[in-house]
Amino acid sequence: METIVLEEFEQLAKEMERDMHSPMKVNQRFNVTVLNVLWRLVANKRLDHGDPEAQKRVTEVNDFVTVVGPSNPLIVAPSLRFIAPEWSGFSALKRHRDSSLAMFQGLMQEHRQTLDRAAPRDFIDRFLIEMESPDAAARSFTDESLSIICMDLFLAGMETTSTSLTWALLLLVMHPDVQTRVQQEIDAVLGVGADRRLPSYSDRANMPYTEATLQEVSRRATVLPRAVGHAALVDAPLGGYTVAKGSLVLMHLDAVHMDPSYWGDPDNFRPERFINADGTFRRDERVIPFGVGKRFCLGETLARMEMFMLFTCLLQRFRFSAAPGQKLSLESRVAAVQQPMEFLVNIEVRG
Ligand code: HEM
Repeated sequence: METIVLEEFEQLAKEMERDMHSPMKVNQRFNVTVLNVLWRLVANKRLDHGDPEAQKRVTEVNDFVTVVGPSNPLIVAPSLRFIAPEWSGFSALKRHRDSSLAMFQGLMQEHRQTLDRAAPRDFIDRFLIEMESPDAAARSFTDESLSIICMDLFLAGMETTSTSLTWALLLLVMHPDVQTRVQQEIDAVLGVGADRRLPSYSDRANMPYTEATLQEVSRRATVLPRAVGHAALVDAPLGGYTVAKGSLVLMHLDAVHMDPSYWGDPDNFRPERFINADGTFRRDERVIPFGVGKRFCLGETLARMEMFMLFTCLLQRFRFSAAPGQKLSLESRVAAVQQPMEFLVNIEVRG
């Protein structure tokens, strides 16, 4: 998996080097890279950065997460879908769902025709093989489950990871001293000049400041501030109230990440808060970007690996600074995924 991430980074770096003569727009810059990592694991396919199909996929997911954001009126009044399907966003959601499902059904068909049971290429192949077992349907290994799982993975995995990287760059450009410290650590562990090597995920054990910076990015940015909606299965007592059976429950993750009584100065971006006195990294159980409990993020392991690898590769190869006249801020756009407002950076290739 690390090899896939490194290969995709090389494609991204080529694009960035080609575009570096003028300030680079960071928003949406990492989507195709993250999409390709998922695409290769799930369907053994990748898309070129300039491919209009790649842009179409990115735009579709982006539109979808915009519609399902916490400001969507359907969250408080689901019956609006009958009265005002267009206005409430219900029709748009249906269109996105139908177009994604049709795309995955086409892919499943293609995989069925070329399946080699002795050499499964990807997740779809493995699922199709499992579907041939006699009790497959009883274990939910069906066509319908496969296309819905694929759709879920793309919706949940692309925008979250690429937006986290976008926040990371924004925060590092706003805090050049942190960027310098991360780069010093990267150079110390991975070497410089002719001795420089690419990172591997196991390097994080020797990179406490980089780990602390990524944890601080997750805390300060909280890309999924209301996690994913859940329903109460029973009447549940909570903090002196009763959450009635069937209620929609949203977790307020950014309230945990920005609680002044715990963090003291939650607004400040300070990776040092996660560094112990002996210089080691301190994981903090109050940083919960992937949710908590039984239904915590299914892609956490992949996301942590991708974030570490791509972040380290980017800072090893490039130095980022604010484009002239650019007013940087932590204001965000309200969508299911909390996204920073558009910003531009200057890039220099590091020696
Ligand atoms: C930085 C990146 C990511 C963040 C911050 C993130 C965050 C989250 C959060 C907060 C939840 C809701 C958990 C809850 O309600 O308790 C969630 C659910 C989920 N995530 Fe992620 N996620 C990320 C990347 C990914 C990736 C890469 C994938 C898959 C490839 C993925 C797949 C899922 C799925 C399938 C769920 C629903 C799990 C369930 O309901 O059981 N996520 N994620």
